Amino acid sequence: MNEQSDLDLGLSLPIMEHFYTIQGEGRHTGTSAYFIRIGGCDVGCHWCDVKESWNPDLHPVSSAEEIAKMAVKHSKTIVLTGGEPLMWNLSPLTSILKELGCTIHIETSGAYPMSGTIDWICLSPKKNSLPLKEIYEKTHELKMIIYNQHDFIFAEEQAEKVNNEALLYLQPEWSNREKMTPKIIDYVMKNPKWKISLQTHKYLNIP
Ligand SMILES: C[S@@+](CC[C@H](N)C(=O)[O-])C[C@H]1O[C@@H](n2cnc3c(N)ncnc32)[C@H](O)[C@@H]1O
Ligand SMILES: Nc1nc2[nH]cc(C(=O)O)c2c(=O)[nH]1
Ligand code: SF4
Ligand SMILES: [Mg+2]
Repeated sequence: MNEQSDLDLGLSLPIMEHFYTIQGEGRHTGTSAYFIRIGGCDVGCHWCDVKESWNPDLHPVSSAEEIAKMAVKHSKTIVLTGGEPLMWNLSPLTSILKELGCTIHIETSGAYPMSGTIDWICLSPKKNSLPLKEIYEKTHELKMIIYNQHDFIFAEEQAEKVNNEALLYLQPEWSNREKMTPKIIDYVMKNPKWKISLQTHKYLNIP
């Protein structure tokens, strides 16, 4: 089979980078995990901290089996991120990872259909390209990025859509953190259903 059909089937994926680190954000902050960053995203957040991931053609293609075998050498907790990982069919990769005994987390905007077997869904909705309806029911944590004042309104709108069990996080957009972090602290104290999430890996200078 050719490379394009393997990509279409999710038998291979464009991998921007993969690394063993500590989850820096959200509910699993502080937990060691192997990150697989899949290239390709067309959501276009102006403050995205991995714009290099956007063009999938710039990233080498690896087979799902190769990626999975390499990842489990380091950790049984895997974080799939990107780019937008749901642009790809994640069934082959996640089924191999599950056979190898892994717990699989995903970081997603929810703008593309769910695929694969995922144990923990971190949904981070974007105004440019709203999540598809199906993901709100399945979300474990909602992580809203706060860049400006209007983002608090958007966060509340998205919180209305997720299931009642979902944990709710507000995370300062990194370049505007000095301005927005105090506002988030104030907001969380007034609205205790929310928690603050910081990009702790950036403070720790780790990947
Ligand atoms: C780079 S994205 C990749 C996964 C997916 N495309 C998404 O946006 O959820 C990983 C996480 O980083 C967040 N993020 C991206 N740029 C950020 C920034 N400048 N400041 C804070 N969080 C950011 C995203 O909202 C998402 O929760
Ligand atoms: N340490 C660490 N934690 C993270 N949590 C989400 C990340 C991501 O870019 O998806 C990320 C990341 O890039 N590094
Ligand atoms: S959806 Fe995620 S990867 Fe895509 S531009 Fe936005 S933050 Fe970056
Ligand atoms: Mg990141």
